[in-house]
Formats: sequence, C-alpha cells, structure tokens
Amino acid sequence: MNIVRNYVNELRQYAGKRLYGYVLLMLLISVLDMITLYMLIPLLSLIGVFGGSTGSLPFAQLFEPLKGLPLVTSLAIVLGLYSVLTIVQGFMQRQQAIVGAEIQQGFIKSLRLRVYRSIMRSNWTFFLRKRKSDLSHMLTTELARVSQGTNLVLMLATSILFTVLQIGFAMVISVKMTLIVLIGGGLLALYSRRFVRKSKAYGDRMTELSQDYFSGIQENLNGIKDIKSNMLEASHFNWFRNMANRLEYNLIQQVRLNSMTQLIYKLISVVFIIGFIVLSAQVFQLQPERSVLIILIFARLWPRFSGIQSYLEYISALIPAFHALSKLQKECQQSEESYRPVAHGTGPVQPLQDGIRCTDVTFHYNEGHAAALQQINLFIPAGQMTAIAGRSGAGKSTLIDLLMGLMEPQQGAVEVDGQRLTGERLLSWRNSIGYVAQEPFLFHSSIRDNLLLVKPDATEDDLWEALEFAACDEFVRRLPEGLDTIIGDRGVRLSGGERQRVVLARAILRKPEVLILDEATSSLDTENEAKVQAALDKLKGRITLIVIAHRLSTIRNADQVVVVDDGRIVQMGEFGQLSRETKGTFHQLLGYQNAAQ
Ligand SMILES: Nc1ncnc2c1ncn2[C@@H]1O[C@H](COP(=O)(O)OP(=O)(O)OP(=O)(O)O)[C@@H](O)[C@H]1O
Repeated sequence: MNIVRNYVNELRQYAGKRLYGYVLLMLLISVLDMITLYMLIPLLSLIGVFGGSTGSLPFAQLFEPLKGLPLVTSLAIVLGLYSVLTIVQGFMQRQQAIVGAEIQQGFIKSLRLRVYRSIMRSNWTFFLRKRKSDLSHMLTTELARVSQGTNLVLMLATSILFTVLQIGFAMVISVKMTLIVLIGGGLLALYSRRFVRKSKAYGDRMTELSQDYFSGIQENLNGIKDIKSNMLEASHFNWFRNMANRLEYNLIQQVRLNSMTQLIYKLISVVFIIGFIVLSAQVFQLQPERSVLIILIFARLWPRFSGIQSYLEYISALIPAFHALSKLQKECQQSEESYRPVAHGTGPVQPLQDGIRCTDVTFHYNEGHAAALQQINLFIPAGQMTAIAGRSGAGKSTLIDLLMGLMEPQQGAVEVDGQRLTGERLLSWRNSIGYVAQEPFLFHSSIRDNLLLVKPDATEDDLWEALEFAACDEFVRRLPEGLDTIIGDRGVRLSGGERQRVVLARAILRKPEVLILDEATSSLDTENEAKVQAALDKLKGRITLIVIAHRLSTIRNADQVVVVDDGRIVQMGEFGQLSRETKGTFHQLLGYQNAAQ
C-alpha cells in the first residue's frame, strides 16, 4: 500500500497544477455527460414517448417553455443544444487526452532522468554488485511499464470521478434503486479484491521474468563469438524458447484473469438490469421516464465500474515495476559517491606533491569471503614510475581501484598527500588521473569525438601530439577519413592493439597528473610497444606513472616494482634488484616469461 501512496505522491508532486487542471476537465466532461444523458428524456418525451410527460423528473420545469412551441422548433432546440454540448464535450475530451499525455510523459521523463542520474552518481562498488543488464532493464522495460501504469492511473481517476457523479445523479432520480446498485457493486468489489491480488502476483512474476530475459539476451549477445565458435547456438536457442514460453504463459494468465472478472461483471450486469426493470416497475413503481433514465445511467455506468476493476488489476500488475525502480533509486542513494560530479574538465585538479600511501589496507569484495588484498603497506612517490606485477588474480587491479578511490578498503587507509579520499579531495584526485583499463572502451563515434570527450577544447595539434605519443598517429592517418573515421560498436572495427593505443592517446590528451595503465600495452606488437615505452620513459619525472604489466620487459625502467601475490605484497624494490632475488616470486615470473619467449 505504501508503494501506491509513494507513487501517487510522486505523481502529484510532479504534475502539480496540471493535475488539478486534468481533474477539472474530468469533472466538466462528466457533468456534460450527465446533462446530455438527461436531455434524452425531453427528446423522447417530445416525440411522444412517456405520453409526453416528464413532469416527475427533477429539473423538469426547465423544459416547460418547450411545450408551447411547435414540435419542429422544440425538437430543433433540444437537438441543437444536445449537439453543442456533445461537441463541447468532444473538445474537452481531446484537451483532457493531451493534458493526460503531458502528465504521463513528463512524469516518466522526470523519473527516467532521476533514475539515470542516481545510477551515474553511484560508486563503483554499486556497479560491481549489479548486473549491467538489470540496469538497462530498469531504464527500458520497467520504465515503460510505469509509463503504462501512469496512463491507467489517470484513466482510473477519470472513471472513479465519473462513477461518483453519476451515482450522485442517480440518487436524485431514485435513492432506493441507487442504494441497491451500490450495495451490489460494493459486494462485488469486495469479492474482486482477490483478483487484484492475483494480478499483482503476475506483475511480480513479470518483473522477474523480463529481468532474466533481458540479462540472458545481453549476455548471449556479448558472448556471441564464443557461442558460435563453440557451437552453442542450439542450447542458447532452447533457453530463449523456454523464456519466451514463460513470458507468454504469464501474460496469457494475466489476460485470462482479467477477462474472467470482466465476464463476471457482464453476467452480473444482466442480472442487475433485469432485476432493475422488475424492481422499478413492480416494487418501487417508478414513473417510466425515471425508470428509463436510471437504467440508462446504470447501463452506461456499469462498463465504467467494471473498467475500474480492470484498471485496478492492470495497475496492480504494474506496481512491481515502480517498486523495483524505487528500490533501485534507494540503493543508488546508499551507494552515492561522496562528491557531486561536475562537468568534465571543470572540476578542481590538485597536483600530487608527495605521493600515495596505503596503510594496513585490507579489502574484501564480499563479506565473509577471502580478502582480495591483505595488510597492504605501500608508498607510491609522486613523479616516479611504479610498476605492479604478479600472477593473474593476485590483486593488482583491485589495488589500482583502491588507489583511484573507486572502492574503499574495509580496513586501513589510502591517502593522497596525507589526505583521505573522500568528498572534494576524491573529486580533485579523480580529476587528476588518466586511466587506461584492461579492456579499453571506445564509443561508437569518430576517433576525434572519442578523444575530445576528455578535453573538448583540445586543438588539432593537441590531438596529433597525443596520437603520436601513443604510437597511433600513423594508423590513424591511414584510415579513410583520418581522425573523423567512425569506429564501430565499442571500437570493434579496430584491432585490440589499435584500440589500446587510441585509449592511451585519450588518457594522455588530458595531460593528467597521474597516469594509470592497467595492462594497457598487452595487445601491442613489439614495435609499437617499444614506441609507447619510449614515450612513457620521457614522461618520467613529469607525471606519476602507475603501471600493471604482465610483460615484465615493459617495466624494466620502473623506479619501483611492487610484486603482489595472493593479495599480499611479497616483494618491493628496483627491477634489477628483484630479478636477482632468486627465491622471490618476481624471479619466478621472469623465469616463466623467458621460457615462454
Ligand atoms: N568484482 C569482483 N567480485 C568478487 N571477487 C573479485 C572481483 N574482482 C576480482 N575479484 C577477485 O579478487 C582477486 C583479485 O582480482 P584482481 O582482478 O585484482 O587480480 P589481478 O591481479 O588484477 O588479475 P589479472 O592479472 O588476471 O587481471 C581475484 O581472486 C578475483 O577473483
């Protein structure tokens, strides 16, 4: 129930005055509806039905003047009035539809922006916990369901208002008859609550199923090369078919439920109408014009009434989507970065003076699981090159992530120039870093756009200087449109080595205080690696370099090599010195590599 209240509150807060405008239009349309309905009686009376009498109806005196007029004139007046009212009502309905759509779309846009902003402001640990496909699912399918729900809520409100007004009108015609209908309707609504609950259960199931469907498709498409090369198409198609069957089953069950309640309402409406006619004529002995009017009212009201039930069921099925989005926003808020993000290039930058220090740092990805890093004590001096080496899974990338302030250690501290990495200091620290990840990421856009992303005001010369640094100027010149060549989805049209070099150029373009390379040259051939190596050597002393390298030859010139094994620092020192420690891990790693070459 809370979630419904939250939803309505959010909708009210967003729509503000427009919501009142919408309600006012609803009210006017319903009133006009009643008037046009009421006008049918004098019309029928004029053509001789009810023996020309409407005297027993409320407001009947309004039609008295018509009686003295010739039939054609009075008919023309009534029909003219009827047409004008219907046309005005039509215009109002159009306006109501537009305002409704504005409220619905505007609300969804604001929700979409809020959810996406919350996701963007979340810290790295949040993304480690979440499946990316779940986030895409929230921003697409679940938002679309909430949008659909918003439309239904507005329609439900319209139906409720219409129903209340028509019931009020019916009361004026016959209190007893209306009370009978109300009691019947009330009992039916009570009985129908079970259908609403069942529909909510289908909605919950739909959220789960569509989440699995979405993540499955995304994973399969990401791994399509493996699937094809290992002939796994058939088993993946089976998974897909199974998923499609479950989605189909769930939706059909929901429609079965909804159509069942509609059928019950229809059957009951037949009983009501028959009972009504018998009661009005035989028991309450209503005048024919009153009977016709009240039957007309309820005949039109009943579909609305059953519509309310139908809306309630569909809305209940869509509530889980809003719940899931609210939960996601809450999670994001709990994982919010300690600083407010700023536009790229506008944030503070603080030069690294002394260095980065880790004191007794211990980090677990999951509570209760083995630590990925334990008791790390390390100092990375400013302006020097520090290399991190170790076996696969030793904890090198985890250490880098902690140094960048992407994650916080559960024990110990990471300090930059003696300051903890929180709030403004974290912002200025991140702003000072150029980072090249293991799997370099490029947008589907031109090379120029990919570079300008980090420094929009870079000149042509700046761009080429960065490309030259990363040893990719030659291959970019050879591309059909040079810098303006569009590179495919995540840069797939470039080779692994070319991608790495463009990303390195992008990182260097910012002229960062600290350059962090996580196996950033692993896909380069020997010639290009030597070029990048020479360029990095030139940077020594000017910026702080932190490098993870599998190929140990690339860190020969490092000022300091840190060897990590099983989450601990096992050796630390200068390259030559470590290679001479014959019992050490580093010597072993060197031995494996020499043997492999
Ligand atoms: N997101 C994660 N959740 C849980 N455990 C993780 C996660 N990322 C890494 N680990 C674990 O932490 C340990 C260190 O991983 P890390 O990626 O830091 O190693 P690495 O030395 O960089 O390895 P590689 O050279 O293969 O990239 C590994 O045991 C790994 O399984």
